[in-house]
Parts: sequence; structure tokens; C-alpha cells
Amino acid sequence: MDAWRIAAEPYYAPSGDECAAFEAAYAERLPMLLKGPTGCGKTRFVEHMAWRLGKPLVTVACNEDLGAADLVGRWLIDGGGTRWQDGPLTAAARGGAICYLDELIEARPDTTVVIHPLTDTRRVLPIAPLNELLRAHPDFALVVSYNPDLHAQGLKPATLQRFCALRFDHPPTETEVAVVAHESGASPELASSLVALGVRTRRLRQHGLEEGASTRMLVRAASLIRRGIAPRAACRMALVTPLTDDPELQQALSAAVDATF
Ligand SMILES: Nc1ncnc2c1ncn2[C@@H]1O[C@H](COP(=O)(O)OP(=O)(O)OP(=O)(O)O)[C@@H](O)[C@H]1O
Repeated sequence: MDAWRIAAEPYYAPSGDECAAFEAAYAERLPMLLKGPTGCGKTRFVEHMAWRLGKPLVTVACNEDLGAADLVGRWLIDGGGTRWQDGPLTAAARGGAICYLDELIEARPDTTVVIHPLTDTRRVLPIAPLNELLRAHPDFALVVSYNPDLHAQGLKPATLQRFCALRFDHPPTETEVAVVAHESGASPELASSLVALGVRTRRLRQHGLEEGASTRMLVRAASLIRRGIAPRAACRMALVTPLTDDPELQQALSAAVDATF
């Protein structure tokens, strides 16, 4: 578990009282769901909270190939025969870590079978291949996230009903400026311009853009500018080109960049 301990404080700029809310939920070991757009600080928040609570953090980025065995574990064949290897969820439940399943909605449906018993008062993890019902360590907690903008249908009600939820969004302007400046080392003036650009790109959602520029993208643009790339070129690289292939939307994004720099 020591490998999963976070040594130094991860910088996190709160937007409200989410830190106190998370602490209260953790004190009760309530499973937490974080909803919000990509790159808005959910992962950083969990890292910060794990550090604050002094608990190891096991993070799993879920994708459509991830199934129950990837979380729980599997038998491996090596020179000495077969040996069992705990998956990340089992390791966290045994060792008393916070387990963060990022974009749980992407995972295969069979993962819910193993997650559900961990989210009710039993706090157990069925490990079918070992014929074991693992009782979670008292410090174990489950945190999951998903982006409702990309998954309109959301998680199934039977899963949602098991979680307390916190909604995340792009931070308020002042906070986002502080984040961009802190993360990239950019001046407050440059950070302010980039955040203003970010806000403009987010308005394009009404015109068909799937997602506007995330805080992560603004941090990257700032870092490129600090490396000597001209602001317009840096913004094209960090956000215009990655955000869309649609020529009209590309043009609208480029216009927003040109209006900013
Ligand atoms: N409130 C914040 N405090 C500190 N850093 C932040 C904050 N919000 C965003 N960031 C910055 O943005 C980056 C992306 O944030 P993070 O990885 O936490 O996003 P996320 O919401 O987990 O996105 P994804 O769903 O894509 O994993 C961070 O690495 C950090 O640099």
C-alpha cells in the first residue's frame, strides 16, 4: 500500500465546500460519485483528499474493455505454476485505500456486480475465482466519476442510488486563473486571457461543439507559451486542433483565439 501513498500535497483550488463534503462522506465511508466535464479537476480533487485524509489512493482509468476480472484480479501462470494476483479494487479493499474508478460508465456491465456489494452496509467484495467474500478494510472507500455531458443516459439507477454525489464544473473564473497560473507558471495576465478564451470556447457548445476547452487544455496552452510558442499557435495546438475536426467549429475556435491574442 505504501506505493499508493501520496507524499506531497497535490495542489487543489476548491470551488466551494467540496473538501468538507468529501471529508464528511469519508467519515461515514459513504461511496462517492463525482460528476463533471473532462479536465475540470475531479482526479486532482481525489488526489488532494486522499493526501489530506492520509490514505493511499488506487486509481483506475476505466475503458470499454475493463471488466470485473481487471478490477478483482486473476490467476497468472508463471514458472512456478499459477499464482493469484489481486486487481486494483481488491488491493484497495484489502489494504484500506481509497479506490477511484475514473469514468466508471465506460467499464463493462459486469463490473457493477462486484462494486454493488462494496457500496452497501455489507462492504464486501465477492472474489469468485478464490471463492472468497472479502470484507473491506475499515479505511477503504470507493469513489467513482463520470462525465454526464458525454453520457446523457448516465449510470443505471440501481448503481446511482448507492452513491452520494458531488457535481463538478469548470472552476469560477478567479479560481481557474489561479489554477492555470499555478500549474503552468504563467503570469496572472496570461492566465486571465486563457481563461477568458476557455469561457468563449465553452459557449460554442450551443453551436455543436461537444465540449469546450477544459482547465487542463488551458494549462497546456499556458505551458507552451511559456516555452516560447506564440500564443495563437500554442492555443491552436493545445485546444483548437484537439477539440474538433469540424471545419466550421475549427474556424469559430480560431476566431475566439484571434479575439483573445
Ligand atoms: N481545481 C483545481 N485545482 C488544481 N488543479 C486543477 C483544478 N482543476 C483543474 N486542474 C488542473 O487541470 C488538470 C486536469 O484535471 P483533472 O485531471 O483532475 O481532471 P478530471 O476532471 O479528472 O478529468 P478526466 O475526467 O479527463 O480525468 C489537472 O492536472 C490540474 O492541472
